[in-house]
Amino acid sequence: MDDGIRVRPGTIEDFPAISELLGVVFHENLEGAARAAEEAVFEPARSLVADDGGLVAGHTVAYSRELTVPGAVLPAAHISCVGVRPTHRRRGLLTALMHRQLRDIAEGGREALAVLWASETTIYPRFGYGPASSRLKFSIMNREVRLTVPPAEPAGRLRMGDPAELLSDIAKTFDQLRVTRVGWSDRDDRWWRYVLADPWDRRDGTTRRYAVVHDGPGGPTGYALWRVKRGWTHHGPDAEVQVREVAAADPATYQTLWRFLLGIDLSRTVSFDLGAVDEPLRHLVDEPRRLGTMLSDALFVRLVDVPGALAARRYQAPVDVVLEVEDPLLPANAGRWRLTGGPGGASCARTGDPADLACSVTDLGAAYLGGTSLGVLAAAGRVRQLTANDPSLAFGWHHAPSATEVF
Ligand SMILES: CC(=O)SCCNC(=O)CCNC(=O)[C@H](O)C(C)(C)COP(=O)(O)OP(=O)(O)OC[C@H]1O[C@@H](n2cnc3c(N)ncnc32)[C@H](O)[C@@H]1OP(=O)(O)O
Repeated sequence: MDDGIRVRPGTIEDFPAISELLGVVFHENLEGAARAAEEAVFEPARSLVADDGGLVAGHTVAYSRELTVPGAVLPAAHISCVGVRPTHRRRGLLTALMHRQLRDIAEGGREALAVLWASETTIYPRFGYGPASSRLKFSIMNREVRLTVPPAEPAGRLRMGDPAELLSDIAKTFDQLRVTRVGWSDRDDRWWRYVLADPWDRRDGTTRRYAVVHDGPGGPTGYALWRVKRGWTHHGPDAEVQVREVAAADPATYQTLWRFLLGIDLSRTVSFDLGAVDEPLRHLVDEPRRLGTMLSDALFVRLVDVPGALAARRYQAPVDVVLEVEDPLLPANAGRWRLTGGPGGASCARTGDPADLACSVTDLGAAYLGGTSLGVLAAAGRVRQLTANDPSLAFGWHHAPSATEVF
């Protein structure tokens, strides 16, 4: 790079400087438990540093995790901790880091896709990351909504406690569910520590985090994580229950957990930032408008190995289509690919046949989880449907991708 700045792999010795950089760029100093949790998941071998004469001027890391995609669980590089020092911004450091990182992932040959949450949605499409899932943020006036179904019979039992004490049941339930929940990432012990880290200086006036596990006749069938921000006005109690996660194996568990969360005494609002676009709660209450929903973006997907990624997921209808893909950054992905498959599996190979649909790798990434329709992208003029052979239906999925965490 210009100015003698070089991109190099990080080391564990770089962690304090990386942590300091992330504190500066995200306007939040990482200390104590939050920093320890970040260090526990740090993968030095997959971290890249923009080094300016010994100063860590920029950084990114690829975490080695799995992601559930339609019909499969795949290794996926989870990109995070991206930052460039304010003194070095807009000089191409991020561009150099992103290019090197994508080449490294492609050469590694283990992961066909990379995923991330964007701090600003404008940053990543230029590097081939497409907005693949959305989320609903809920701000629920809980005293004004009632569940339209009666309580489950026989009733399950709720066990409330500290998340760390209930972790083995929570993790077991999560592992059973996540393999079919598109958009969910796996969590080993380090990631549970990261997800559950609850330092007091990040609570913003709320209680510590609580957990509740739902037990059915055969054992745990779901759990919820939340905290409460207390509040009083001249009208009386006005607390806000801030729900972090609700995971349920069956409808009765889901209803019971939401009935519990919506009914916590002295609260007047229940907020939940990681709702699915097709969150069942919307169909469970008598006054859905009082759920106060707002649409936002969630996971961005980058196909690093286009044929590998397309062959690895399943399709909800038979598909036999030729896609013409543009990918200036990873030219091995560019060109025409014949995708053949359906609900049972798929294959994808290079072809000289004429294309049915032409798109950028960014738009293909957006469609990959089944949460963004290729037909809608075509209506927006981003994707070009060249023949009547439209793969939109096949690329969809029976439920929208959802998210359990921002990593
Ligand atoms: C997965 C995650 O970790 S998301 C977190 C991302 N990090 C942050 O938001 C922390 C605060 N921001 C930063 O640290 C930096 O501004 C970064 C990392 C976003 C960008 O780093 P830079 O080195 O300035 O980016 P770089 O110079 O390579 O810019 C590349 C292009 O993206 C554009 N760009 C980069 N960041 C932004 C932004 N935040 N908003 C708008 N455009 C942006 C640049 O204008 C440039 O466009 P151009 O090529 O048309 O001129």
